[in-house]
Amino acid sequence: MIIKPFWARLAMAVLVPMALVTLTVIPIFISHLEERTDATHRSAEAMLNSEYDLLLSGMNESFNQVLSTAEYPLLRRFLSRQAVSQEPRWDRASQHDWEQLDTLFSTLLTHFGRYTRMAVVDTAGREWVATSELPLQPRPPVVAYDTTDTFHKAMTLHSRDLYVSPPRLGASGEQASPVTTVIDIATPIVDERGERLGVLMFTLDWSRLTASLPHARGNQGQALLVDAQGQWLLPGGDADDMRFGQLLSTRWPAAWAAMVTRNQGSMTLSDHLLAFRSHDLRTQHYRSEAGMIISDSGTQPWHLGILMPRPSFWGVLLENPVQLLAIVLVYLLSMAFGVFWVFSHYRLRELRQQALMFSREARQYAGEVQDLYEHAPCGYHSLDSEGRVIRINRTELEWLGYRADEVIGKRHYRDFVTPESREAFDAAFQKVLGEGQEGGTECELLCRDGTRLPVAIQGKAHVTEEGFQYSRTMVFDLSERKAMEARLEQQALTDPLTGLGNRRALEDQAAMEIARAERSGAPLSLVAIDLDHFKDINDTYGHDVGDWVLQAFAELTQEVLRDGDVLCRIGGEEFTVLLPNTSKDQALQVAERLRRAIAATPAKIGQVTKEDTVLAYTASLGVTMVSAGETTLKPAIKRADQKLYAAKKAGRNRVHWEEV
Ligand SMILES: Nc1nc2c(ncn2[C@@H]2O[C@H](COP(=O)(O)OP(=O)(O)OP(=O)(O)O)[C@@H](O)[C@H]2O)c(=O)[nH]1
Repeated sequence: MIIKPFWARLAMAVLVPMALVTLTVIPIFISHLEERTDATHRSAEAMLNSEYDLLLSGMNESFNQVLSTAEYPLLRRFLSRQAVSQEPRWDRASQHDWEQLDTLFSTLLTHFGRYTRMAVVDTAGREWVATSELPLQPRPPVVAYDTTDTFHKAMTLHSRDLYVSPPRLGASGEQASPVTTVIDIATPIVDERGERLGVLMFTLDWSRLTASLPHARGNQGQALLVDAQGQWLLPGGDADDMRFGQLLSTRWPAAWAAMVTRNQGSMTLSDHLLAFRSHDLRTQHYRSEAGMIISDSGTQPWHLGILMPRPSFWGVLLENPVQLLAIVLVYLLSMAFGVFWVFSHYRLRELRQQALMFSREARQYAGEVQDLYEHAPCGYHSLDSEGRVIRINRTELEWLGYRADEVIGKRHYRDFVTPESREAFDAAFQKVLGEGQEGGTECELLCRDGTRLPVAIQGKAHVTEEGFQYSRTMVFDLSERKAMEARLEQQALTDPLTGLGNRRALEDQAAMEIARAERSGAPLSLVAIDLDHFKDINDTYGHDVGDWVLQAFAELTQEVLRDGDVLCRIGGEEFTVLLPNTSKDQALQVAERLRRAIAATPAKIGQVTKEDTVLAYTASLGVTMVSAGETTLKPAIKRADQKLYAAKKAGRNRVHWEEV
């Protein structure tokens, strides 16, 4: 299966911080756990010492109670009296002592509280006084006691010696739990001479004594007490607890193994910590008033221990909700950080790609703008405040015929402007530098090959806080526009049928010729020409033939006239010839020469008729002078027209002169 990079990265980003947090937290917890374990060890040891002292003081108290009771004079007296007879003496004095003893023991039983039975046995093993929480036989019972182990052992002891039996199961005297654990404590009763008079036996309710170890139970820990064989000496508890007499090795083999090899110490079990120490009752006489303490061999020493639950990792982790919450928060934060990192990484990559795309587009756009700048259909240039070229596009360089390196930073733009238009350029540039920040003009550029290029220049200033930086100028090539204007001007002055100048052209030419004649004083003559019966030609041959005749006339007249003479068509079949530097006679000669030529040269009329391809025609002419002081041709034309009509009237095909 292919894992998509995003999910793989997300998984890594979550797992790595979690692993790091775990690596950081675990050593802290391990050290915390070790501290807690040490503290538990110390606590177990402290608790063990406390339990030990409690047990010891409880035992000592019992020992001292037995020893002090054994020394009561009443008791000695009673037993002394019994000792002298083979049979029990039950005289009046004995009866009285016995009753006092019975009362005394009943009081002691109630007062001491921890005993289930107190018995006085004579040397023959007869029990004389027995006080018990159990129902007794009718008194005096005089029960034979010589078969019991405790009696025999106690009888071998000296005064103030004690025999302590191992804990055993015995009657408790309580209806709720009739069986309990008990210990027999026995000491010999000795008279002043040191003769043994009997044995005093107290049966200690062992469960009641060990119940004084309450804080060794419950959640804090569990008390252990076993004999030298490992048999459980404490009363049983819950179903899970050890039962009296059960072997410790069956439940805690490792603990038992440690306890038999060392007198005192501590150890770690699978889920518990154990502090233990051993105690031999036989050495306890050092702490009590007893002379010697004996017990059954093989049962001593006892082993006392405290089992505490071993602190566990999860226990330490879960015990403090705030700490647990903090750890969960750290994990969540680390995960959130990882997730945030992944998303921000992808967002950053996206932004970087976008930026890359924008930069590529910007470069492309800049390239296009540069290309547009360089190859625009108009010129672009920038000038500094002194008019020096600091930038110029290729179009304008091509117009001028220079390379960029010959111009940029080296030439002033006005150098490329013709002297005639330089003034206009300078004025426009000053406007750009001025407050208006823009200016324009039409001027002519002087190209490298000497040609002149009419252009329109429109400039704007680029101004910042520091003032004028450079100009940005567009230059438009006007040559085509100028040519077009010239063509239109030409068309406006030309008769389209004959190609001759029209009335406006005549007026323009006349203005110049009148001025020149004025200046030079040379004569200026005018001839008005009108074709004869032209209407008949149109009517007879059609309008097209009329046009051909007009064209033939124009062609012929131009051939006859000299260069400098101005022939114009000013009406339908009316023409005017301006003859500069021509006197009256010369003008009459020209007019006559024209009349003859027209009459002698029929117009070619193409294939209108098969036979006649030419058509003869004539013209009438009126001649006059443009007199000095006349600023327009109007008076002269009027005079020439009058003579023209006169010639028409006189029969046509003739030249008439009109005197000024
Ligand atoms: N074919 C042609 N005919 C033209 C043109 N311009 C004017 N005309 C004609 O020229 C004729 C002039 O006629 P008129 O003014 O009566 O004079 P005419 O017939 O020449 O008579 P006279 O001048 O008295 O000899 C008219 O019929 C116009 O239509 C033109 O451009 N082409």
